[in-house]
Amino acid sequence: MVKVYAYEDSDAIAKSLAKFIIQQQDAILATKEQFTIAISGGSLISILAKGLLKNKDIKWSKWVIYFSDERVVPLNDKDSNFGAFEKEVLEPLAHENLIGPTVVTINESLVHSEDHKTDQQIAEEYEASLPEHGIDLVLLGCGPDGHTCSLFPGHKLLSESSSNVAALYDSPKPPPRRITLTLKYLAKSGTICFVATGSSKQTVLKEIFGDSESKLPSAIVNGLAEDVKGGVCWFVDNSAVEGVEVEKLQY
Ligand SMILES: O=C(O)[C@H](O)[C@@H](O)[C@H](O)[C@H](O)COP(=O)(O)O
Repeated sequence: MVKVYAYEDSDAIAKSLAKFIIQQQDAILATKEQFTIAISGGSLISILAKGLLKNKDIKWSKWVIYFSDERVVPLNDKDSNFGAFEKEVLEPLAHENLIGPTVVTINESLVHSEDHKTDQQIAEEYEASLPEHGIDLVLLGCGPDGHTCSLFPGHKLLSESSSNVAALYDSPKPPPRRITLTLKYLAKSGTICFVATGSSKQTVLKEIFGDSESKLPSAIVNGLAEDVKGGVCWFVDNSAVEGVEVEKLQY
């Protein structure tokens, strides 16, 4: 079953999501040395910054951070997911005077080529750096069109069945060149957690939770709940789920 945790605003989500992440981290670190986590772009990053910075329970030095998707741009570009994460989380964290996480980025030396083969190489190299058996906790966003990672409605990458990471050159959300985890690899995740806020998500969430036949990428990921050991859950604000028929829980 896909669980939906609903809150008044982003501050409340940030606090509860941090509690959820710490619980996942502690459960994993009780069994192995490192906690692997994937982060998406968009609004998620500021919610993470709010909940994780200055939080004494985060064992940053044991974290290995990947990106659920990344835009093929230099790492300091305004469109880079790593760049946004660096600005909002890693730089402030550096002032906290502790050992930081390991962060796995795309190979920046390849982003200037316009050759599709090079993007393919970026995807292959990123795939080679991923844990073979899946990432412990994958944090996802959901676009108003139902996309997640850089998996867009109706896109051919939804049926990619051989790679764990794929390149695309035609993302409808700019910038067009991106790499993304595939559904095949997402299915190996320890736990998947979506974060979605704001009224622009209402319509799509109605379909995702109301239409069991939906082919939207986020709905397909909900359908992985059976494969994913720790399940799939959502952290949302009340305005994203207004009028959506779901049981609203609190974590
Ligand atoms: O890099 C990206 O574009 C993302 O990873 C993308 O999948 C994002 O998570 C959604 O578009 C939701 O973004 P918002 O939360 O900002 O709406």
